[in-house]
Amino acid sequence: KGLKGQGHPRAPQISSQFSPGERFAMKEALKGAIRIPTVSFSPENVNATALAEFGEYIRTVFPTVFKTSFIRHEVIGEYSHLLTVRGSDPSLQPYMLMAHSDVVPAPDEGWEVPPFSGLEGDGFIHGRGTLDNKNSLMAILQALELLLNRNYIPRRSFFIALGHDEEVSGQNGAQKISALLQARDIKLAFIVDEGNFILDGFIPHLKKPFAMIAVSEKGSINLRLEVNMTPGHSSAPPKETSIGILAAAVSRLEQTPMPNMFGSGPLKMTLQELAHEFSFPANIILSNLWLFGPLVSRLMERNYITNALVRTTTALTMFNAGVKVNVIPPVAQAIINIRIHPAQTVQEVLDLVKNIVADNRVQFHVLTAFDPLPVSPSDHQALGYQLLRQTIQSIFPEVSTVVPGICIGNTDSRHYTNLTTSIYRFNPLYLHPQSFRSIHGINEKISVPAYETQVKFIFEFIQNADADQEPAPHQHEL
Ligand SMILES: CCCCCCCC/C=C\CCCCCCCC(=O)N[C@@H](Cc1ccccc1)C(=O)O
Ligand SMILES: [Zn+2]
Ligand SMILES: [Zn+2]
Repeated sequence: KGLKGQGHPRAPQISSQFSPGERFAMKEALKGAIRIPTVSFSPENVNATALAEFGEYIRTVFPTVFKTSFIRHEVIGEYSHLLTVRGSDPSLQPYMLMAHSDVVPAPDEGWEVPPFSGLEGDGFIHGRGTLDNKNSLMAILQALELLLNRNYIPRRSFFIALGHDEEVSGQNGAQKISALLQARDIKLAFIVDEGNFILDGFIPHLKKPFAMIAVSEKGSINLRLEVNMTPGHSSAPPKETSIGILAAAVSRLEQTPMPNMFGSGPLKMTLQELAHEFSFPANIILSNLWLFGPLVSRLMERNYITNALVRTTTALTMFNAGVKVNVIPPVAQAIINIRIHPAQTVQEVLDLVKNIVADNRVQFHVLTAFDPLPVSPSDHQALGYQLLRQTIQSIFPEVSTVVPGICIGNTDSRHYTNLTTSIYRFNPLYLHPQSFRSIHGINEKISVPAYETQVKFIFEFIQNADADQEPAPHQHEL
């Protein structure tokens, strides 16, 4: 179905005003979810007990969702959940909302409150998963529960896919759900997953927040570098050891940035659509990238977050060598986590890495790799993008600019390219540089009003997806 139609209002029919009792219950439900330590360490090492408890928990706090006759619930890969919400109009193509229940580890050190306490203080709910990504999971189910309690019957069918191993590849959750839906011949109008946010304070001189919907995500390579040498007595060391050779190799990688790819990929589109938010002369500079591109690209390189948008990044994340204080080590290993710019491929980046290392004593083992994800449409006919934009403008009227961008991290949505060409990664939350650092870091927290707004966003989004769409007005005409 296209974006044009008649007979149904564009505005949500059911107002997203929640009672004090409902608002209390929704924050308590999120706190309970944070207290279940669903930590993923590796694909083989997830907290099965916690994941099973989490499955019971969502059934308890969202009873209507799990007993409604037009909603089918399936458990996939033991701990992931797929909900099929059958809409009343089978002619409308279904869509899918996504989130994940697992979290990265959080040792207590450095946290203001224990990371799995779900404590409320200063208007915030604290804990691992409050931003990544139990907030989304709980908000999706909460919004649906509230709609069902108001006797809402969706017109457009939709799926809710809740992975349990996103933080360690998604191979047992999202990948299996994707295969199941493919076997059922499902094609989706679009997908909405975690990813980018309403960004505030990331760009110097840009005082106003703007929403960035990720229409692609970077590719990735996890690469193991290994050097093997003959072991021996440390009292008569050789000129070079496996540790020294490997350390020099990884240091060369760290000191040699991958090429700046500014000008290729969706970033140019992002900056051009953002240009009018800046005052003179930045607005002119960003509107004339054909002339000022080199200047903007150099400025972006200076900051470590915007740098990640202009090039492939190489992060040295693990290093292991040595067996005893007086033994020349036989083997040294390092892991490099590479995030590939949308204009490059796995093979191109591997070739560059080998050229930079330029030492045939270093062996390369690709552990995992995938290319950057295709760019989803963001034009006026792109249903998912326009529904997100429309809902952002309704829930966050102070946010005047919505732009397409790329996600520098990876999401479970990459496993669903077989079902749709329209994948959008967006969390309806404000993100500041400090809260960005808390994701996978310490003191992750969400404000109670921000969580309520996230629920409200999904509550309206589901209704907006059911309304016939008029062609979206051009952004600058609003
Ligand atoms: C000009 C505009 C400036 C824009 C600044 C951009 C600010 C960045 C905003 C948000 C980025 C947050 C990314 C969060 C999503 C990442 C989800 C995640 O943690 N994914 C893991 C999962 C993974 C994937 C594959 C294997 C293992 C784990 C990850 O990417 O590591
Ligand atoms: Zn996540
Ligand atoms: Zn994460």
